[in-house]
Amino acid sequence: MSRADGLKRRKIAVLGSRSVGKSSLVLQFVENNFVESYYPTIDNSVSKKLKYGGKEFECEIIDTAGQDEFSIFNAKHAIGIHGYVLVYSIATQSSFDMIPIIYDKIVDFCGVRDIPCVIVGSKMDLQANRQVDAAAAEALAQQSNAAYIETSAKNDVNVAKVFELCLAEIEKKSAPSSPATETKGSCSVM
Ligand SMILES: Nc1nc2c(ncn2[C@@H]2O[C@H](COP(=O)(O)OP(=O)(O)OP(=O)(O)O)[C@@H](O)[C@H]2O)c(=O)[nH]1
Repeated sequence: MSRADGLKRRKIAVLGSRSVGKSSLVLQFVENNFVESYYPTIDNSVSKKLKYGGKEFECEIIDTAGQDEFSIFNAKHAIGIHGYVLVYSIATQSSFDMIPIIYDKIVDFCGVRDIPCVIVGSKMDLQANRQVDAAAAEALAQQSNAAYIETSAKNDVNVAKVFELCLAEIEKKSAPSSPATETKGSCSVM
């Protein structure tokens, strides 16, 4: 979607288990700030301009409340969303186990096989507490045809890269020959 000012708008939803650092990732990206204290999120939306591939995009980022396996998938997290950032913490195996569950819920809801998606291993500064091998996450990303990266919102490592990768996935999968451009069911991955 383009606007009169020439900016392309892209809507990105950030999903994952509770307390994996979704809000911290978004806060670091948008405001260059990190807070140690934990405040559970109720859905929140922020915007930031980002240059990618020589074009300027206005990214609307939906920071969601944490999900668990019993959460019912919220239509707000699919309709009009162009791409997904799925976050787990490298220090919490159960948060990694949630990633394929969330991915499958998105695929089921949207009715498309291949969604623009980045799998993010957060809190990479907590190496001493690592429970999830990078190799396992890479394998999952390959299976899901998603991009993969590890980040630290605390130390501002690879934070902007997450959103650049997401834009890259969105642009790649919105190429005319891509099956992800199909509109099926109640939402479209554009
Ligand atoms: N060490 C470390 N701690 C982090 C990092 N990112 C977030 N945290 C901490 O993890 C806790 C949870 O962070 P949030 O950003 O609130 O997590 P969330 O996923 O938005 O949580 P919900 O709103 O419950 O879904 C906070 O105490 C953060 O300070 C990181 O990169 N490194």
